Amino acid sequence: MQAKSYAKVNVFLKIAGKRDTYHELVSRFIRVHSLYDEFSFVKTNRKAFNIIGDFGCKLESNTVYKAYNLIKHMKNVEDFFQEYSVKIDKNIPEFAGLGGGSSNAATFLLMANKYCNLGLSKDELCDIAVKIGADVPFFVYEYDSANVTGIGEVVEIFDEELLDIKTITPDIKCDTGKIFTHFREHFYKEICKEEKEKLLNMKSIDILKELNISEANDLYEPAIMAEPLLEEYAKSNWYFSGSGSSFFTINEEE
Ligand SMILES: C[C@@](CO)(OP(=O)(O)O)[C@H](O)COP(=O)(O)OP(=O)(O)OC[C@H]1O[C@@H](n2ccc(N)nc2=O)[C@H](O)[C@@H]1O
Ligand SMILES: Nc1ncnc2c1ncn2[C@@H]1O[C@H](COP(=O)(O)OP(=O)(O)O)[C@@H](O)[C@H]1O
Repeated sequence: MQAKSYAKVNVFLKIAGKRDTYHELVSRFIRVHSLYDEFSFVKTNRKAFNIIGDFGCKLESNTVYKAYNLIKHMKNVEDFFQEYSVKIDKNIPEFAGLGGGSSNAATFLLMANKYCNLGLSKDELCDIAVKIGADVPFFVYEYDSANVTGIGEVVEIFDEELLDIKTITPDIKCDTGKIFTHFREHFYKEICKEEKEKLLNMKSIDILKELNISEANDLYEPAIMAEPLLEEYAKSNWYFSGSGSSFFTINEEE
């Protein structure tokens, strides 16, 4: 009972409008095949739900615990997790814009669905996923590349070749809420319909050839305002993922 829980990067991330205290996104998410947490269910008979691993948060805040609470009333889930613990060997840095916590929640839902025979469809899992976090639905669908809109709940597969992504994560923690506040107060703009249609239909590789780091991600400049030291990492042909702090580039074959 093992699985890989992959990281993601946002090839582009544009804001389309406001929804209550949140912002609607238009984004291309791609999975990073070279960066993943190793996930397994291991027999421990702890008699209580338990996660083994190193996290920067308490059990109650763990996305996997939140996912468990949403499904524990189903079938044999509670009994199963008295017998088995969730073990996560973390490789994806936290607070990094790589979606590690979201990916873990999705992997947990997918594995629980399989090993507890819950019989939930992807759409049913997605209904649970949105309650945990904005990026969880993307990981539930297990697409290598997808257009993601709304707050993150609309996920449409994008058919393209897999890119070889390299990431670096400065030792700077980016607070997503603070970065959105800077965006709203100092940089607010909305993507126009034509630009949205154009980006959603372009291959990731072409988007990255056409746009620079600021053009590709509306949260980059607000992130620099919040964490000025980030700018030292902004090299040519490197891009910014989510609300940071990770940068990424593509290893292109010659
Ligand atoms: C913007 C993305 C793109 O991938 O950034 P990363 O987390 O990957 O860096 C995500 O959708 C982030 O989603 P997530 O990380 O779940 O955000 P949350 O913790 O729910 O949000 C923290 C705070 O950021 C603001 N927020 C978040 C998402 C959003 N679409 N609009 C917002 O305005 C809200 O003020 C919210 O209270
Ligand atoms: N299973 C988990 N793995 C990593 N971070 C988690 C997890 N559960 C909760 N978190 C918390 O989620 C926040 C960061 O989320 P994460 O998805 O790792 O990064 P980001 O949102 O920057 O992409 C941190 O507050 C972290 O402590």
